[in-house]
Amino acid sequence: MTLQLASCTYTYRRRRGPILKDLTYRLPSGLTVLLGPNGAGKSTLLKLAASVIRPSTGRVTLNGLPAGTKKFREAVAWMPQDIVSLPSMTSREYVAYAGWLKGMNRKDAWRQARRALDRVQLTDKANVKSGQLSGGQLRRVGVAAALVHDAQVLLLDEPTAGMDPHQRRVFRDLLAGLVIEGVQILLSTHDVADLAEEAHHVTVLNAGQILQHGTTEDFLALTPSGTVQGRAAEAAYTALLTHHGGSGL
Ligand SMILES: Nc1ncnc2c1ncn2[C@@H]1O[C@H](COP(=O)(O)OP(=O)(O)OP(=O)(O)O)[C@@H](O)[C@H]1O
Repeated sequence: MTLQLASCTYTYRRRRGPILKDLTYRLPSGLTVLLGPNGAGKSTLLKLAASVIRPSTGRVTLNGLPAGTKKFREAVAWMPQDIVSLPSMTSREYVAYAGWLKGMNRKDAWRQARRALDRVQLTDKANVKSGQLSGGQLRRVGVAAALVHDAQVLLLDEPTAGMDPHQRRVFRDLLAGLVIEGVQILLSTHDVADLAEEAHHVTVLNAGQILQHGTTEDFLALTPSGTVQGRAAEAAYTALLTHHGGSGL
């Protein structure tokens, strides 16, 4: 799958300047981590890639198909930063509802919801009301909702925010399993140390422009010499932003 943004500019209404400026980006295979300071435009990039918003100028395509088409929407799933909580729905109802919103019929949505919950290892929570889940479990339900229609590209906006270390581990294993199944993932995070080292690619956005995009090895090569072991990703990120006048961590 080739998800591509070509020369995309995006300006929010009632804002003077564009948030993303003439941005060209092609999502690599595997897991890509999207880093950048607050307000860099990460969520905006993910929303554009998900076809939730349209670029002011430029094009978003998947294998050459324009964003917004049925095929595009079936193949690409987006999980927003703030998952809508529907507390009175069970996890399975929640996921099935997401499938139905994506155009599946009720029967398929209901059947696929169980499969999606299996994939995120929440089978035992299928009949639990989503309002009774922990934040981390709710995010996994969010991923199941994104997977219910067998999306091949997953766009996750800060999915690990607020997770405890164990939930993070479970979540990382989940993502690794999806990558093995061939799902392409773009994930924004502020947890540089937590994820950058197991991603295949790292993209760093600053002030609406791509500062760095390449393999994780390319990214870690930016680590200043003398960095304490285990702090390489954080140090590389800080060095990159400091060099470009960004606001850092
Ligand atoms: N609906 C909106 N209307 C106007 N401005 C917006 C809107 N949404 C976001 N912005 C602005 O666009 C800029 C980029 O926001 P965005 O959410 O894409 O950044 P981000 O990198 O995801 O930030 P964070 O790490 O804080 O989540 C910010 O300055 C933000 O205030």
